[in-house]
Amino acid sequence: MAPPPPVPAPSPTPDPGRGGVRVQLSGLRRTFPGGLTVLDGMDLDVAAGSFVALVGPSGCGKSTLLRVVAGLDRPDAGTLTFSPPLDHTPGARTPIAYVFQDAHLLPWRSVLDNVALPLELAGVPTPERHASAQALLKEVGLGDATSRYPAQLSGGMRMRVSLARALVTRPRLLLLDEPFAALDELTRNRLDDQLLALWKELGMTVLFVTHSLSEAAYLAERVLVLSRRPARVMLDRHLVLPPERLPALRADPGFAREMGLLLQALEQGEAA
Ligand SMILES: Nc1ncnc2c1ncn2[C@@H]1O[C@H](COP(=O)(O)OP(=O)(O)OP(=O)(O)O)[C@@H](O)[C@H]1O
Repeated sequence: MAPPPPVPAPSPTPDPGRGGVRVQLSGLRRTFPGGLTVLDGMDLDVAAGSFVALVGPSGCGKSTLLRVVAGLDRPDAGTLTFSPPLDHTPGARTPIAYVFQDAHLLPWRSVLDNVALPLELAGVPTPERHASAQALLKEVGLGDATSRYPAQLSGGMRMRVSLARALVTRPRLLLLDEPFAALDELTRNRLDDQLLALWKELGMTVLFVTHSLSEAAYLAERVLVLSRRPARVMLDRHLVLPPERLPALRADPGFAREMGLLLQALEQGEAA
């Protein structure tokens, strides 16, 4: 008798906590009351799970762009599409998280309870939300600081709490608006590395606004250099750099070449 056919190995179950969303903007326009047009015909296609940095002159509309993508502001024209569509049903994975330059922590809540807040608002029971918050805090190097209060933390620690709070719900899209700009360079570099590690682990799409070209080149796979207002894309650069970003990269000639290209486009965008 012929032996029974081999049982096929089960295909790996996709991790529901991983993965990003594709973001497409088409013809986006935002004019503020009084007639100031900040975005005018902005087109952009951001691949799911990619890490994209946005740089551009002060006031060109980077924060406006993030706010529109986050749904905190409405465009006057154009379309914004997410694929797969965002799921806003209660209990579903939170689609979008936003990290600002200011950590915006609640001073009367402990570090653990600050990070657990989005889960509390989603109705997650205390033991589960504390376990998730504790795990994230450990990943950002604050596993020992869970019972402290925001006033007892340094600026870098506060930003790590803010980052942990943004990621505790495993968002599909993470928007960061100059999150580490107020920190000293070494702390910023360390936080950049932690952000990269979390991105690799969770696979969400990241849109990162920064004024630092070196931070943009170190973190991102793709950098968009915007012109002054109304923002146009001066350069859409898929960086030719190794996917593994290690501190030694900052001294690499390839890194300097990318920085040069970004700087040139930024200067052209300022003058445009
Ligand atoms: N709600 C608003 N009402 C009116 N004008 C606004 C509003 N929000 C932003 N602006 C103006 O729109 C322009 C773009 O602002 P935005 O914050 O998007 O720029 P940005 O590129 O993020 O700037 P920066 O790099 O300095 O943070 C600025 O001139 C700003 O003053």
